[in-house]
Amino acid sequence: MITFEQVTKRYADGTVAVSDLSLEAPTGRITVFVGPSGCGKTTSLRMINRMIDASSGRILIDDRDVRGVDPAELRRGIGYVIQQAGLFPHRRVLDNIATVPYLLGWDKRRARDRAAELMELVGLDAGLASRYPFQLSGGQQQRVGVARALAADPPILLMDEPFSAVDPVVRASLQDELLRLQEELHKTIVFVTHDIDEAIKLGDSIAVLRVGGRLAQLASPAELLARPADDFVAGFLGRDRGIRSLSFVPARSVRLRPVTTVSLSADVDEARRTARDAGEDWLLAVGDDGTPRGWVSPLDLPRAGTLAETPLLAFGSYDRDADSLRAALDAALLSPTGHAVALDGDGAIAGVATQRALSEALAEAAALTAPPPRPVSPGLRPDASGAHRDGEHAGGVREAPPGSMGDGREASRG
Ligand SMILES: Nc1ncnc2c1ncn2[C@@H]1O[C@H](COP(=O)(O)OP(=O)(O)OP(=O)(O)O)[C@@H](O)[C@H]1O
Repeated sequence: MITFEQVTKRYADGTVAVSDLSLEAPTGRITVFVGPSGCGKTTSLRMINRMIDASSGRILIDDRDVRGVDPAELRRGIGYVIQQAGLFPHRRVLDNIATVPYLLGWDKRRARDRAAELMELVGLDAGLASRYPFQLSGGQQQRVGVARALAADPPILLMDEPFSAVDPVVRASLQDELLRLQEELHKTIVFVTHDIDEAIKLGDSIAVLRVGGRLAQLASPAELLARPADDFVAGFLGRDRGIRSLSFVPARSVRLRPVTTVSLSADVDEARRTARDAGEDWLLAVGDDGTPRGWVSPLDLPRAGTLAETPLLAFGSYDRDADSLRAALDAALLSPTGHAVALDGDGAIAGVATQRALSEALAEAAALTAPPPRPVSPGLRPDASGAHRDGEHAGGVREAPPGSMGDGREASRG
């Protein structure tokens, strides 16, 4: 575990970059430092590996004060990834990745074998090994940066805005890769970003800092969205907090009902009969493998032909075990029936979530996350004009009782 104990950093010109910061970054977890520009994120990160020394307070790694450790030795156990990867331009990819093993005195063969293994781990094609960094895309360079940081298998990884310089699509895939890697490697990661969505996606816990390096809140993503400590945190989290919170509510809570299916190879008369016998307004057309292909309204079917020849209506589906309530809601919105098709882990149809079942699940989720009602004196009773419109975080949120919407981890990070 990495522990900050009342850490302050005052630069030579008097700038207080970090002020009395106390927090813990647990072992094997991703802790994200997030906050506006200049709030001291990078300074805080670099004090862990002693690129910057604290002016006062202590930083401990597993109870060992970093100031008592030789910086070179300290950094051997700490991988470091920065924006735009910071690769050595004159070294080929494989040698960039093998940098630390070379420094540790590994023989060339072993270091290169390790580098090749890491290229595979971070999803880099082996054919890129002999290229120079300028011959790679931004996303590939970042992967090399991550591989290089992992080369000596350090227990700690410090990542400073590592994915900021790439486009949103590449960025999302790098984030997914990091989460996949972390499931395998269980590193203690401290990750700096100014992007709250990235923090929510990646963090097991999130430290929101305000300018001056003061801790505004340390919480799990779900807790942060549900109960921001104050107006600064709420403002930093931005809009749609309620909807975003649903990413942390497992879709398992949604009641399912069976759905009447019809094969794509059925003809339209059979489909009409099936709907009539089942008393259904909608049928779900399925392929030979039983997977959903689209909704069918018996009233809109042509006179003749099979369903395979008939245009089907769009459907939305979600994984009932792995996805969140947000994903289930999204699936319902994508379908003209308003029903979300629930699939099990093998892609087989488990049932459908109707709008009613979804609204029941939403009500349950809201009961877990909503602040308690404030007693309102008769003279202050809010009127119908919306006196409480801005009451979203006017006192109530701060006073909310502890509670949990789930396990604090997004049900599905896809
Ligand atoms: N060497 C330095 N000397 C004086 N002030 C510094 C120095 N390095 C950083 N600062 C100041 O310390 C404060 C915190 O800087 P830091 O880089 O830690 O912030 P940050 O949150 O990482 O910012 P950004 O998101 O913009 O990268 C800023 O006001 C910055 O100007």
